[in-house]
Amino acid sequence: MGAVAVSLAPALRRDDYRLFRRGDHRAQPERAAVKTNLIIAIDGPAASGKGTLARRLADYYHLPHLDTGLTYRAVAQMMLSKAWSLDDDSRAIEAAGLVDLAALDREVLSAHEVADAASRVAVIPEVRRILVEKQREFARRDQGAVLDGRDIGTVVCPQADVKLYVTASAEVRALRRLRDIEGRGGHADFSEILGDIKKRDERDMGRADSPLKPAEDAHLLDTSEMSIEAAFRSAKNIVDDAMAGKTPG
Ligand SMILES: Nc1ncnc2c1ncn2[C@@H]1O[C@H](COP(=O)(O)OP(=O)(O)OP(=O)(O)O)[C@@H](O)[C@H]1O
Ligand SMILES: Nc1ccn([C@@H]2O[C@H](COP(=O)(O)O)[C@@H](O)[C@H]2O)c(=O)n1
Repeated sequence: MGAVAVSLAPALRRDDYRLFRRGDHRAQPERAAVKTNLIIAIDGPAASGKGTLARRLADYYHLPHLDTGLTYRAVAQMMLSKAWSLDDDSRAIEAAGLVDLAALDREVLSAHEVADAASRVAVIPEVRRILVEKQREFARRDQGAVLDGRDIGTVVCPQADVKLYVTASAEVRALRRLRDIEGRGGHADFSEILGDIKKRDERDMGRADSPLKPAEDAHLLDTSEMSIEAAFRSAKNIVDDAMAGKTPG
């Protein structure tokens, strides 16, 4: 399969996206069905590569992308910058109400302490309710969307066309994070990063409201031994197969 879809799809505008069928070697993709509201939900633990994959898929299918982790990070960052206690639920709820999806700054929000604080405010049900509503609004766009996070397939977009659960061993994720930091000229300790990743996994998987877990109909993608390119190819095949399954006739 693949050759036709791989070579033609990147040249298509999102609005022109047509479904491909396995083994279709004609020069043009099928025109039987047009999908204008494709929703791809990607979940997984910290540093599993879900954001990287989400951005690649969004680019490939010409879809807008939302990294929902940034919304929780924005709440945390606001709390930290105002020196509000992370245990103050009403302040966190106030901060959640102020989150503007159009103003999320990945650079500012990428700090390590923000990630940890984000996972703390993410346990507050009212914070989640407010942010989930904003995330759903993003997903309601006519052209569809790719969203990545922890509860996209289970809570935010249970109706998503394709759900991926991206994972990798904690050690591999810690190593990727370490390389990330070193690549930006920073220094970090592998065992500290590993400890932080495990702590965050525990908090995200163990919370009562919307814990991180694969949706029942999610496709599991363990990228521990996959390159970014291989992970993208696997994910793209899953999406194309899911789309082909929806082709009428
Ligand atoms: N399959 C892969 N092989 C090697 N490195 C990868 C792979 N996927 C992602 N990476 C790298 O791992 C790091 C973490 O990836 P990414 O930021 O996409 O993870 P994430 O799951 O979105 O993390 P977070 O939950 O913290 O936002 C990045 O440096 C990215 O380039
Ligand atoms: N849908 C989501 C997304 C994120 N969180 C929480 O935010 C933390 C930071 O997320 P990153 O993806 O940027 O690492 C994360 O550890 C979760 O606690 C969430 O609960 N739901």
